[in-house]
Amino acid sequence: MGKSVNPDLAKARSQATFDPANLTNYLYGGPEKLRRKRYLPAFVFKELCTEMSLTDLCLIFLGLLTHVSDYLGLTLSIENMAAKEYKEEGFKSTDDMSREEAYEESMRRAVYTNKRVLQLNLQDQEEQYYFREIFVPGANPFALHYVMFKDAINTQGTEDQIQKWLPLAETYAVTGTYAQTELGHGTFLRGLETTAEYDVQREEFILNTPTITSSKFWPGALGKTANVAILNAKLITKGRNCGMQSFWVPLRHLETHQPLPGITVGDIGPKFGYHTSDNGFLQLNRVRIPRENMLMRYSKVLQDGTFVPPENDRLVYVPMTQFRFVVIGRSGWTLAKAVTVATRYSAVRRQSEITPGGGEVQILDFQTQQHKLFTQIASAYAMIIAAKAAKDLYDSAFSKMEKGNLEDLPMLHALTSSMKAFNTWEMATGVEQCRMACGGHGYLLASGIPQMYTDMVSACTYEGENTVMCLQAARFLNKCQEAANKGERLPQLTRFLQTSRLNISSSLDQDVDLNDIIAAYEFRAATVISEANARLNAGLAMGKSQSEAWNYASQLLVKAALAFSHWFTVRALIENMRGAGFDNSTETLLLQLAKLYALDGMLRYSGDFRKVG
Ligand SMILES: CCCCC/C=C/C(=O)SCCNC(=O)CCNC(=O)[C@H](O)C(C)(C)COP(=O)(O)OP(=O)(O)OC[C@H]1O[C@@H](n2cnc3c(N)ncnc32)[C@H](O)[C@@H]1OP(=O)(O)O
Ligand SMILES: Cc1cc2nc3c(=O)[nH]c(=O)nc-3n(C[C@H](O)[C@H](O)[C@H](O)COP(=O)(O)OP(=O)(O)OC[C@H]3O[C@@H](n4cnc5c(N)ncnc54)[C@H](O)[C@@H]3O)c2cc1C
Repeated sequence: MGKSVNPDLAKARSQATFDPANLTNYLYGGPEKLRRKRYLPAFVFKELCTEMSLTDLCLIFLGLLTHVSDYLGLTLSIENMAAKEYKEEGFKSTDDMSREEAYEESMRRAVYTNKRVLQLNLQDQEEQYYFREIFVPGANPFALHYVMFKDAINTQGTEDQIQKWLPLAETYAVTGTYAQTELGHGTFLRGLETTAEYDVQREEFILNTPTITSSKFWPGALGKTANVAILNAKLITKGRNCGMQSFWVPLRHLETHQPLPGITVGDIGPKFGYHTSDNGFLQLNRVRIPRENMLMRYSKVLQDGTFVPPENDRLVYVPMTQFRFVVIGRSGWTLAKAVTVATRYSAVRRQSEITPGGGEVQILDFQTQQHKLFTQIASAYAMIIAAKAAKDLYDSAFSKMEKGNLEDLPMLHALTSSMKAFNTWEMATGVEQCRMACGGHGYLLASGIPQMYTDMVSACTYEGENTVMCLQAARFLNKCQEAANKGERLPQLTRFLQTSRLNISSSLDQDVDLNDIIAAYEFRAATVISEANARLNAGLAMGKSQSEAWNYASQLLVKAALAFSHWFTVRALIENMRGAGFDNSTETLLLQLAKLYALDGMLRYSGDFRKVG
């Protein structure tokens, strides 16, 4: 029996001038991917919430037969076991729970989904994410295990180490975290104090957190869940500091889950959000690990303690760069969820009159409400599509890096840093706007929006604090500007610094031309980057040192990175909307949405755009 849909919502949907299925397929990467995305949770919900009748099972298996290779391993006894396991307990909201209870409930669900992912043999990372997100909607205690822990093994480990450790992670024989941040340092990695001193006699590293500020602090899953860490520490061998390296460090006994000798570990306490993630602290008191536990894909320590440096000492940062891409995409999807809730609510909420005596209207009829929501719908599309465009660039650069060609690493670092800052800040503002658009009911946890905000807003901090990430991107942009000033050849992504001109053909009384919009954002970015460079050089001309001049220009440098990201996003949105092969009505609508996004951006940053004419 289908659920009855609110008549106002049904009416609003019936007025669509396009087929939503076209858009949904596009956003999820095609009908097949969408089908699987919808199938997996439905499949498991079926086993959770209803008696598995034979007919049901046949239908499910008939449906699944199209993926027979994926599911044949499934056996009925597993279904019954899983259904039994959940039927009694079912799903409980964590909103009314204590932190301990909420963590336990999330852990219960996460362990369940981990088992099911293995039983269903779900290999695709995206499908795994969809599947888990349904069952563990908040912060998943295994989040670090799924992404950064496994990514660090894959990108920093040798082939032998990957062969040895990855199967342990894939089968949950170990549960991992990525422990880098310390109480005293999160941003400034060269300031990390944890040491890994090589003992050549015993061919071991001695790990130590010598001061209270060197305690590892913040890593997810460190508080309770993880029994192994990929831990970043300052390598000292033959009396020399060889910089930050990564190590496989057992933390807790695999059977008893008790901390191992020399390990003091625990939870850092309540947070603004992420209540079901056990972020923790770790102190190491001269803990010994074998030499083989250093991840040696790029840098090595030989038996005699000789340090073999990496070809590029930034390669140890690759796990962060990789996860920044994940954050860029998730920001768009988080805003998409929030604006979906707010838009549906605005279709069913009737409040106040437009025409006196005309009766209360759907709040979606107020232009102010439309502005609040439509700009966020446009922003969600822009962020999701820009994230896809950035990922395409990443994939092509990463495949070159895997063959040893590191030329794109600086561009990749700049793109991930600036887009991670831009998307998370835009998402934070947008989700909060959606919450407020729902009035008091948006302030209820039951609306779902507050948790989206309190969980995801931390992405403005983790994986590189946003301001710092903008300054990192500005290093690259400023270098490109200097090269442009000398007429040198630039990387493809920043060639606009040399070519951008303001020859806008649109006039204010015409419908604006999309190419003019891209040109305007390109020219604005080029102008802001050039201004930041000029401010830096003015600082130098005043006799400031390079670092003092950098600090003197830093506000403009941050702006330059954000203007660059804004241009990248607008260009990706328009070019992808034009090239996606939609039917006319859908394409017309999407290009309208792209214009709304771009023109709203010009209004919000009208100072920049007025200044560049
Ligand atoms: C489900 C979600 C759970 C949440 C999970 C969260 C996990 C975490 O938060 S993990 C911890 C994340 N921490 C960070 O991101 C730390 C941020 N800080 C840094 O990355 C670095 O300290 C720095 C980049 C801000 C500064 O590093 P530093 O060594 O001081 O480098 P310089 O600024 O002097 O630049 C040197 C040179 O290296 C280039 N570079 C820096 N980082 C990278 C990188 N990741 N990839 C490639 N290249 C990098 C930088 O561009 C400079 O190059 P040049 O300009 O050519 O000199
Ligand atoms: C929910 C959450 C989960 C996390 N999970 C993990 C994890 O799993 N593993 C892990 O290792 N870490 C984790 N972290 C830690 C996170 O990576 C750090 O908090 C982050 O890198 C910022 O560092 P910090 O906290 O030291 O802030 P700081 O760098 O001290 O920032 C404080 C202020 O100083 C400013 N600032 C700092 N440096 C500069 C500069 N050079 N120029 C201008 N301004 C500057 C910043 O802009 C900011 O305004 C997590 C954090 C959170 C909130």
